[in-house]
Amino acid sequence: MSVQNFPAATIVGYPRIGRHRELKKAVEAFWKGTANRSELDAQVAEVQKVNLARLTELGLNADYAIPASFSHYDQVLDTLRLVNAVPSRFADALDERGILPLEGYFDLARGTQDQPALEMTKWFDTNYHYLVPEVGAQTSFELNPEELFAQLDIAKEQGVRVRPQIVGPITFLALAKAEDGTAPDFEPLSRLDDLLAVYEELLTQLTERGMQWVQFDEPALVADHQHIDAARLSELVSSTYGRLSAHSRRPALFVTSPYGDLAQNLEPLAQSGIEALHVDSVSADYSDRLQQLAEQNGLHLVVGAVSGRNIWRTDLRQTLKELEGLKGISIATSTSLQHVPHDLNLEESLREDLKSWLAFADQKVVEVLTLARAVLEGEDAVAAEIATASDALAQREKSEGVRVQAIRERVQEVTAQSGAFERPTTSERQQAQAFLNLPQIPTTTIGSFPQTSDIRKQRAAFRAGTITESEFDGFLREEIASVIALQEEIGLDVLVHGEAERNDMVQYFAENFEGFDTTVHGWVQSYGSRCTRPSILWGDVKRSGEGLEGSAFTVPWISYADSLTEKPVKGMLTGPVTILAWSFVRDDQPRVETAHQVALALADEIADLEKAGIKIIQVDEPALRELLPLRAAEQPEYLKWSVGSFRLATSQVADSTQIHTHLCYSEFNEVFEAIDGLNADVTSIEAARSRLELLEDLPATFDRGIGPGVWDIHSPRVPSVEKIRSLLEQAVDSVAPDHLWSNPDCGLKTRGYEETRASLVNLVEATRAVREQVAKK
Ligand code: MET
Ligand SMILES: [Zn+2]
Repeated sequence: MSVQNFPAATIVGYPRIGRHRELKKAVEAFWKGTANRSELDAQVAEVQKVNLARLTELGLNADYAIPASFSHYDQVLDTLRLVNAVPSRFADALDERGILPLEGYFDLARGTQDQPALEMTKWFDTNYHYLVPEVGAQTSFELNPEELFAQLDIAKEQGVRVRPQIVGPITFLALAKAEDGTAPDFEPLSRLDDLLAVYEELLTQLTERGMQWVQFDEPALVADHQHIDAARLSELVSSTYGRLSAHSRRPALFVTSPYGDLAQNLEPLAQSGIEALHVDSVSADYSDRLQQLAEQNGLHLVVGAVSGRNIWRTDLRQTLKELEGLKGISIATSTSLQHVPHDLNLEESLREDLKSWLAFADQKVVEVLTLARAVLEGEDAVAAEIATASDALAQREKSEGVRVQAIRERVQEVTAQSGAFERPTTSERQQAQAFLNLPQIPTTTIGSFPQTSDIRKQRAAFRAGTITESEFDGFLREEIASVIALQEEIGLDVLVHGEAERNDMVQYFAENFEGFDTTVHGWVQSYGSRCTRPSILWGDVKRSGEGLEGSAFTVPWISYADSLTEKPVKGMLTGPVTILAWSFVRDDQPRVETAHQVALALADEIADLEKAGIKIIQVDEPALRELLPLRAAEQPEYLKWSVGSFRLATSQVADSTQIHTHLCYSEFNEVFEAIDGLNADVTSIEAARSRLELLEDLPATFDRGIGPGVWDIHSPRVPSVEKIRSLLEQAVDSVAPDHLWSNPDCGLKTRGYEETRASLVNLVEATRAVREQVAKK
């Protein structure tokens, strides 16, 4: 095999949603039936072409410098489709050739009338969600390269030689779950040999198409896995990449390891026979090991030195210092750029000084190119770029609001007080909360009600200035009144105001806190067609308004809702960890300091809610699990500060105030201890998609309310009374009826009113039935 040189500059992956979220619009129109397949194909081809043109124009124009990283929905699902590993419950999604077509691909992602979607969970420690493959002893693997080849063809038409990018075989199986009905000790990784045969076939076919390089992403190698022994994983690395390298007809192999440190897998991977290795030198400190890798014969080192995860401008001088003496290496991003928005230049209204501290995907591509040039030609060749970066970062350090002495002093004072993180025991609180008079298995929702197109239109009109603030206010009040009326009619026990005033559960807080800025086009894919616009947390945080405590902003809406009903209305806040996890957070101080500032601002809001007579307050922490470090050794410290911030926000309330929290999107089994540590009175948790499996791991000591979601709101299906009933009956087996709550597994903002009403009616009916059943026992 003759190896064409690896490009000096590259990226691990690029955003695929399109500069103006064209992908979202295209697939959603296809799902709705307002666009047909050929319209969809044309639109997604256009997104790919625009991206290729942009990357080439930025200077990423060497052969194989651009990965074929487009995806219609998710890269793990793409790989599932590539190897046709369709779970048997989705046999209907296959076409007459027995192959998964695009329509079937969407069925797995979104569920059908008969089958819930594949489970969705966090992609490593990011806010991106992948679909979990289900692999069993009988799962057949067969190469289906249609979509991959289509991408290569689109690039070829543009005259660009892209490099195929595929989730590596180890990561694919490490992230899979055992298909239902397999033996209890079955592990997806036991199918590795069968899967590798398909990867070999792929290598052959890529060679036939003249491909010189292929990229396999193996982030699973930087994490510890609960069910996979570390030594065994290292052996699998050797054998897998030894085998693929030994394949006779193949392109050169480029393996990436984003999100962390390869640790014990570094040696086996570097020695396996692959031609190029990417390491993430932003999340991990490789220091001296880089020199060794750079000198290893036959292995080309690709250093991921520009963060693919944050939006801060790279300190070029500092980075070059770390790369000093490394010869013949390539420069890359640390991870795919799918975690950052497309282009800072789209932000026309962002403050110029803040802008000068930032780099989005396109700016990071330029940083990679600049660093690569410095490696090749010496630092002098990019002296001007280095100086500009250093100046901007020096400005940032002394800019107003970045460090506010009074905020810092207050945080120090409060956190030093004994009891700042403590509440009385749960039994005292349970007694004090008895006045709420809730029935057994109370019904509630998670907070948001459907964000109708009407709400979005009114918000847009308000932003554009075509309606006044008081008109918008009036509209929101009507909306709240109708949400309250609907919940009363359905017969829910604990009501919510519906969150119509919030565009997004984090951005809304960012807009009401100092130290944050928001973007207009800074969209990042969360999953499938869902995108979020993370706010930028750049300075010290407090509530906006006079003084150190600032002023209340959720209280007017929640107390208005409260005034309309006799039933309790839950106040709704986003927790400190989630605000951090879903924003781009300053990188100039430890996260715990930032988290404490946010927690204190939330504590101020909670105090104001209590003063306004709100008896139940929910502090959502859906991202609690997301920031959990990938290596077990680093987890306790994280859990300490994250749980601590939640407690700092929620501990100063009266015993009689019931604190709820809500967690979703993740496997929480591993962090039950931390969930207990949050010390909330009630926890609602996503469980419907994973069929309540998590309750089996609930520790017997968990003396708190728990609401396992009994309606999977990510799927467009209305759950039947029988289905909800059976989930609740299952739940009563592991949870005392006095602790059980009945609720959907997340907010309803993405759902429509028709399905919401139907589902909640079923939820209330099913709960009443189980309640009666329990009472008879
Ligand atoms: C992603 S968790 C969402 C919680 C929020 N209260 C909502 O209902 O939308
Ligand atoms: Zn949720």
